[in-house]
Amino acid sequence: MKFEQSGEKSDSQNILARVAFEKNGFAPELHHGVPTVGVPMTTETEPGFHEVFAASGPVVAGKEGNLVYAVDGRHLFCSVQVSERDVYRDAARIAYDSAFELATRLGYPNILRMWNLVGGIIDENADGMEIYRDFCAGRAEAFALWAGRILHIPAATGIGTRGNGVYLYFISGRADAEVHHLENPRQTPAYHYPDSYGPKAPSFARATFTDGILYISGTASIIGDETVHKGDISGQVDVTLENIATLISTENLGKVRPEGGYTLQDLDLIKVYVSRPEDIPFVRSRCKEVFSPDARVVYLNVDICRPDLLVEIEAIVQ
Ligand SMILES: C=C(O[C@@H]1C=C(C(=O)O)C=C[C@H]1O)C(=O)O
Repeated sequence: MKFEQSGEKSDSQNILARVAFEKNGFAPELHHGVPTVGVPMTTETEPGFHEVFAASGPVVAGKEGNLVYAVDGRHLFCSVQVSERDVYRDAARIAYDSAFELATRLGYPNILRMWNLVGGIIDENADGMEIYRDFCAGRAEAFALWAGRILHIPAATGIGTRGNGVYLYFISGRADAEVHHLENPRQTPAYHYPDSYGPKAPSFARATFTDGILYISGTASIIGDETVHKGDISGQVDVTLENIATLISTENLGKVRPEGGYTLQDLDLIKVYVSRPEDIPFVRSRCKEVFSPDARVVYLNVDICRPDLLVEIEAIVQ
């Protein structure tokens, strides 16, 4: 599995799936036989881009109900959209339930990385519950239903969009793939967050390491389970970067990667989510100082899963 980002569509044969980051978004579909989903994440002034998941072998793509997917013998890509609604819990559970059913039936029960793009993430649903909490409840119920058959809880991102409804996509691997899910010693595992953050804790690991690729979950200015440096973008960027540095350090990643850990200079395909547009220039200049000049970095102005979080960063090392 390899990832690429580009400003244009490349119509290569070896594509497992494509995610178009754009202004409006569209439900997953097969586009010239390639699963393609459009996520409403950019603004008028930001250029859109595509993220391409390269295939490791001959691709078979399909559509089942709302699910659009492709397999290549080693990986499954699957995407589903949940349209805007009053309450998301049941629809989120059903979307994940059907995706997990497909993943296990096709023989790819090892979820490696998930993205959950949640419109109105910090707004209230019709019952007065924050939509992120509402969504997390349904997702947690699906993981509980599939415990033991869906093998682990993987690295993930749960972030706002500039549109409505929820866009989900994930990649998963074969049952026998060697997969390590990592936690961060500075942070409470998200699946153990107390219920003050919602009726069911978020279902994700801090990172997944498999097949020489490290997927780093969306990471923010959280120590233990608490947001730190509220209202202070500079403090939040520093803690976010320190959290990632610790997560990928030899002391942590070295437990599962014999060659040891990484540093921030190794990150690539970095997504920097910034909730206040006026903070973007500052965040951009800090990131320039710490990331490699060769790293591909995009900045997206969207809400983050807690109203007090100003910045969040995800990345891949491959
Ligand atoms: C920032 C956090 O969580 C965010 C929400 C996630 C989710 O719900 O899938 C995953 C990672 C982050 O995007 C956090 O809790 O540290």
